[in-house]
Amino acid sequence: MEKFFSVGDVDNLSQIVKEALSEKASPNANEALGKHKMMGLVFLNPSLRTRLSTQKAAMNLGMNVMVMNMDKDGWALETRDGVVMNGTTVEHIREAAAVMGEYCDILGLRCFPGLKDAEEDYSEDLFNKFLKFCNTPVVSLESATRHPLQSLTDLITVIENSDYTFDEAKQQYIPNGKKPKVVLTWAPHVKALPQAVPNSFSEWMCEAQKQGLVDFVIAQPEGYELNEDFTSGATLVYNQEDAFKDADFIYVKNWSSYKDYGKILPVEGEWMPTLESLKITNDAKVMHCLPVRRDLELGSDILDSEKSLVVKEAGNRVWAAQVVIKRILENK
Ligand SMILES: NCCC[C@H](NC(=O)CCC(=O)O)C(=O)O
Ligand SMILES: NC(=O)OP(=O)(O)O
Repeated sequence: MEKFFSVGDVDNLSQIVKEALSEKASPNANEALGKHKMMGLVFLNPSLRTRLSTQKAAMNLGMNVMVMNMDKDGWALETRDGVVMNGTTVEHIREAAAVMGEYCDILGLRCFPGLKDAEEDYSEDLFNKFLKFCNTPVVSLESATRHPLQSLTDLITVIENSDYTFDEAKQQYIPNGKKPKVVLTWAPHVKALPQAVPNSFSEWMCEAQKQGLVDFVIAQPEGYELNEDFTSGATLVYNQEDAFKDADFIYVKNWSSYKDYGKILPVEGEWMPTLESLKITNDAKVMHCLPVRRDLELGSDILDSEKSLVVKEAGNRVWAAQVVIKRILENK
């Protein structure tokens, strides 16, 4: 593995989940792998979970870690080519990425979208330039359109909290009984948020569905349909109640409109899940990537109940990061 950017960087989802759960069972088993190696974590936006879990994962593998908050502590970065830098930007990504690559064996990068121009955000220009110029493997810590460490975590969490047997001959998890029904639902928010988390969750769950692991449904209000490149094979519905029937996992997330790019659209009806709205599910567990706005996006009655998996899910971020870093180290 030379980069970790999307579900396309993993072939067998069952295998990577099994490997992650084996890291979870023995966190320090591979601590010799990263000895004298340096992980650099570069943030252009805030983070709690990604910063701490990736740092912990790298340290479990014996690596040293440096964190750079480019948004606060770095020189203002220029990403465009062919401009005379006589304005506010101080350093070009060509030099900045290359220099960080000199210091680090693996780099992680967090770069959110601007949410102004769909074409620009969906080109993943910043992530791609960083990857090109740093000359070392790069792990996405959430980019403009995807959050793969979160989505791998979410798949680990679904499998860990369901009933599967791992078939050694097929190298596949096989559901014991009915496949879990996983529902991604849009929820309200006061700010325009990126589509990265739902896009990514959707592309991982569509692939998991193809590999026979889950049934996948997305519920969203009119106008909030995600880019179709991420939702191929998913069942799309516009009524949350229909989606929740017999669901085993409810994944709650707000996102801004893709069609009316970056906008918050008027929405009819109640979209914030509560314990009452879960009654028609199959005793569903509730997930969210966090941070979550209580009683705006998700009812605190759910968050404070045993139905919520959000803290366990955040705990699993370590094992997703650890299996990805391990695979990159093994490749080097
Ligand atoms: N890394 C996890 C999610 C990050 C981001 N959430 C946020 O920006 C929340 C901000 C707020 O609630 O004000 C998102 O939705 O993509
Ligand atoms: N879920 C997640 O990525 O959290 P942070 O933004 O705090 O890293």
